[in-house]
Amino acid sequence: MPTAVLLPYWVDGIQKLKLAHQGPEPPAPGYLPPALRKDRESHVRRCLEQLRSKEKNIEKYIFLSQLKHADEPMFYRLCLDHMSEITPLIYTPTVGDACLQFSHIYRQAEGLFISYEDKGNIGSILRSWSRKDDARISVVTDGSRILGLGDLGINGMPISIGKLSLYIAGAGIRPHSTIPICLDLGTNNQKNLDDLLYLGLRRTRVSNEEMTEFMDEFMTEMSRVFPKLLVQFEDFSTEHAFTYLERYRHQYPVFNDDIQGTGCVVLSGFLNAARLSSAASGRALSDQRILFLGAGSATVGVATQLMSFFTLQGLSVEEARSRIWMADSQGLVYDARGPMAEHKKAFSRKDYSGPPIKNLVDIIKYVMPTALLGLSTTRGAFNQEVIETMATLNDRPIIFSLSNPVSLSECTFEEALQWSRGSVIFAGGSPFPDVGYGGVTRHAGQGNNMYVFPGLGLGAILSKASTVTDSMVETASLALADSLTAEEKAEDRVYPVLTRIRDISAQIAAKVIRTAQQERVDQNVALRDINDSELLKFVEENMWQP
Ligand SMILES: NC(=O)C1=CN([C@@H]2O[C@H](COP(=O)(O)OP(=O)(O)OC[C@H]3O[C@@H](n4cnc5c(N)ncnc54)[C@H](OP(=O)(O)O)[C@@H]3O)[C@@H](O)[C@H]2O)C=CC1
Ligand SMILES: CC(=O)C(=O)O
Ligand SMILES: [Mg+2]
Repeated sequence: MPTAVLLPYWVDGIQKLKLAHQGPEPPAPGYLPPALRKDRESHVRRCLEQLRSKEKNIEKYIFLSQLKHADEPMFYRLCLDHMSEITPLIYTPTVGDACLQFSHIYRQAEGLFISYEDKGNIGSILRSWSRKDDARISVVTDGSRILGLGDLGINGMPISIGKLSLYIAGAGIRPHSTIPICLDLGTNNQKNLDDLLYLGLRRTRVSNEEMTEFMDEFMTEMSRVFPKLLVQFEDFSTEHAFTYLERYRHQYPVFNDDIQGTGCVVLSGFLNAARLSSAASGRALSDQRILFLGAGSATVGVATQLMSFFTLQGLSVEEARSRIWMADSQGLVYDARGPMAEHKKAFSRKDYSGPPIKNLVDIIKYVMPTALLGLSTTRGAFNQEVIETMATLNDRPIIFSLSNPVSLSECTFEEALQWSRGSVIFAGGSPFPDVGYGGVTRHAGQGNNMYVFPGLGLGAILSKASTVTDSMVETASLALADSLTAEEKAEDRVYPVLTRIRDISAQIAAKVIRTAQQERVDQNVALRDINDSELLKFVEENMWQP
């Protein structure tokens, strides 16, 4: 079966991409073995068998990458039909290993690499992309904070590729509308610099001023070359994540997945978890006390989203803020502790001025949280004592271990269940297997922004939104929270089952479009005149099917 692929070629030393067909032009039946000419279904089984024959997940990742290049519809067919099996292989946790090993397992061109040496010439690199008119969504990373793995430099490219595969599988974005981009602004990771096979620039990261000049040129050229493009910033280091979101969000359709996407997905899971915990304690939602371990970009994104939600419920900004505490690598974050990074200041406590509280159990005893959310990149931070303390304070403690990949999660689902004697309401950033406890199968929710960015992106693209507003992000969160079925609620789930992602993305997209209309950032004004069921149908009909 022929497939369109992008092949690299070079003009005057500049890499360009051309659309080529892999394999013969149709019909050319002679190129296909007889059984395959009539029966494509058996080939699904063949591909699955080959996939499952690989022992290591990284081998499965490589197999799937090559399948995507050779036979894209088959790759997405597998993704859709075997979502729970494939997602952890193309996304977290395996994508973490793929990033760590990218320069060693690299086989073929995919996506665009734009390096600091291209400064002054970024437009011509972008114009070399052969499907300019089709471009609708790009995931852009600079590789500086890949998952919790730190600065991986150009090895961060698989994150952009993996996120876009989920846009395609999860929301039916057309494959040729996506552009994975990795910016190479150097790396401060000595391991990369010492690695003879490292594929990026062999230099340390450029200064902030140099980076901002580069980013300004990049964003200007992106909007010129791809006027219909939505940009998702991914895995930029903390300060840059905030800086560039703020710098461009009012000018271009752009959002930051780690700040806004994570805020959106965690608010959603938290609302469902709070409903379950209040069934046991009778505690009102507005009386929840939330402690974060980690005070970086993801935590601030979630805290901001929670605050905004609490104010919609009638709390004042100060009352909403008072429900939130943060602890970082130095312990409880509070003003009297001394100077701190700008992004922490809004949530730094003003009502404590004693000596630093560094130990997490001591912080818990001081804060008395109902919910403990981990975005700290610290495996084992939620140890037995931490979870037992949470379980002593709460009939049903909410514990979300959200750091990625699994090797960095604060605790596993099984640990949380055992140490809380089954009372925990749990979500992880990466997938955790079901656990049998007390004769019942318990399911871990996956509190990962992959539940929302496909639908949010699809809604922004179909409404032709000129910017992505806070209300559009909040709408996506509430739509996800509302999407649980009666059966999922009965099973204590805080997120829907992953196999429903397409339905969920359609619902999220339709609601995001309505919000874009209310905020008058939609440029596809024809959609204003159709009713809700017609809008949902329009969204579903626009989803690409493999
Ligand atoms: N589930 C999901 O959807 C998402 C998960 N994540 C995950 O969240 C994690 C954090 O991401 P992000 O916020 O962007 O990263 P940042 O680098 O911005 O923040 C990391 C935070 O963790 C803190 N930290 C590090 N070590 C410890 C420790 N031992 N004890 C307490 N705090 C510690 C740091 O403290 P300090 O400030 O003192 O340095 C910092 O505040 C990553 O693993 C990432 O993969 C991110 C986005 C989405
Ligand atoms: C999920 C995600 O975006 C992260 O871990 O960075
Ligand atoms: Mg991320």
